[in-house]
Amino acid sequence: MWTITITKKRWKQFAIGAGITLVVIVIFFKMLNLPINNNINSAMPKSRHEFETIYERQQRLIEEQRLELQRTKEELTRLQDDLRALQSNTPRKYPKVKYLNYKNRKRILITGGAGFVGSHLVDNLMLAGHEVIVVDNFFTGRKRNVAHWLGHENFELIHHDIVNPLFIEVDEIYHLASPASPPHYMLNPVKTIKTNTMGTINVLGLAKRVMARVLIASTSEVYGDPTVHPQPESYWGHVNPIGPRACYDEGKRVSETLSYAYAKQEKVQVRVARIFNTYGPRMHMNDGRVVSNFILQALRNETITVYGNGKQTRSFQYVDDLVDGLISLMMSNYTQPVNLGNPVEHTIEEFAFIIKELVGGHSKVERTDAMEDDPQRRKPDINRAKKYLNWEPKVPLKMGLLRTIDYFRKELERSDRYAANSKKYFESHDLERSQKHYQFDTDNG
Ligand SMILES: O=c1ccn([C@@H]2O[C@H](COP(=O)(O)OP(=O)(O)O[C@H]3OC[C@@H](O)[C@H](O)[C@H]3O)[C@@H](O)[C@H]2O)c(=O)[nH]1
Repeated sequence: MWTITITKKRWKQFAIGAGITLVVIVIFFKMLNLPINNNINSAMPKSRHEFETIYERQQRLIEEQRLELQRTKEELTRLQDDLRALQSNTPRKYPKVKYLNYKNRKRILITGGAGFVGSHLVDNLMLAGHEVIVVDNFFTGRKRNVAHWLGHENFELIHHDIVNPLFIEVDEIYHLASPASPPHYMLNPVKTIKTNTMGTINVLGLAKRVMARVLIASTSEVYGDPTVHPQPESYWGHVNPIGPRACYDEGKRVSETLSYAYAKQEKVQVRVARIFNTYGPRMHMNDGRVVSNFILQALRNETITVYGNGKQTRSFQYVDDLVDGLISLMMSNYTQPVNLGNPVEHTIEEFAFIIKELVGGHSKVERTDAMEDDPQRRKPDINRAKKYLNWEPKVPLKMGLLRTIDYFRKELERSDRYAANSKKYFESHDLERSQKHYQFDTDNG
């Protein structure tokens, strides 16, 4: 009895197994689109001709599917374009700006407003409820820095080079236009001098015509390689007038001279900020200054390059502190130059290790050739700013650096993503299409 039970069970298992196998075979042939008869042998091609017919049918099917996929891709691209167009027509969401009545709301021009410092100043003044007009030639500035305000009723962006005159109505002008990073300003020294001389004359001329108050962004570089330490505003500086940095140093010195000449002769209200080394988000990846170089090198695990023996010093302020200082100076009645900087001083070598530690990774710190005429010690005396503006920097170095590292980490991810997407795009057959369009356009002149 027991034996019979086992046999029955086995028989049942065999039947189920056979059933499943049959179903699998049927599905397989269905997938191949072959005729299925009860007799499996009849599904097999019987002749070479029949085999070729089946093969051709399969090829047609594959081709149809490829075309379908291409159509779907095209449809997706079209939908993406539609979405983009819709987004550009839909009112955008802006950061909430304060309401200022007509009496308190000012029209403020910021030359170089799409740059690193300028764009932070734009944010601050926009949020405070003012009307802001940015003028930039986009040599080092980027539309992306102010893109979040495009279309806002209080905001205007003008692509203009300030070496050419500008005729607009404004109440205040922050004149920030000029490359500020040594490799950038040395790239085209003549242009740097023109921007800081002719550009400043145009700005002061505009200020005179419309009776606007103007703040000139000068620099710690007017002290050159200082022989007085720390540097008070009363120090006249130690500048090589024909060295590689002269286009900037002397350019800014003339800019200051012009400001006080216009103040004396034309009664223009001028404010002069001597800006010390500043860092923060929105610095360009190719800025070339020490903060961006060191952070990017550390994030990429590359060698951190210290120019010279690394014993030269700098004092670094976070961009938010600078912007507060600039606005306080513009609002004050104080007319003499004011240093805006953080007096905490570090050697560049120390600074390299601070960044290495904050970023992590396994970069080495190495010394390379020194920069010609590199100022050896720099630290602002900020007593004037404390006394007349009630201003001093608030953001500690580590906090500011962590924010900046976070920004550069995202910038790196963004540029990697961009490179990968662009590679994918140009490898796809869309390239053929865009080339055809291009061909078509050029064929038509
Ligand atoms: O990769 C680098 C870059 C820079 N450095 C050194 O780091 C120090 C700072 O150099 P930066 O290029 O950041 O800036 P600098 O202090 O020379 O000039 C700056 O001064 C104040 C501002 O007005 C300007 O933004 C800029 O001119 C220099 O001693 C430079 O030689 C490095 O050791 N390695």
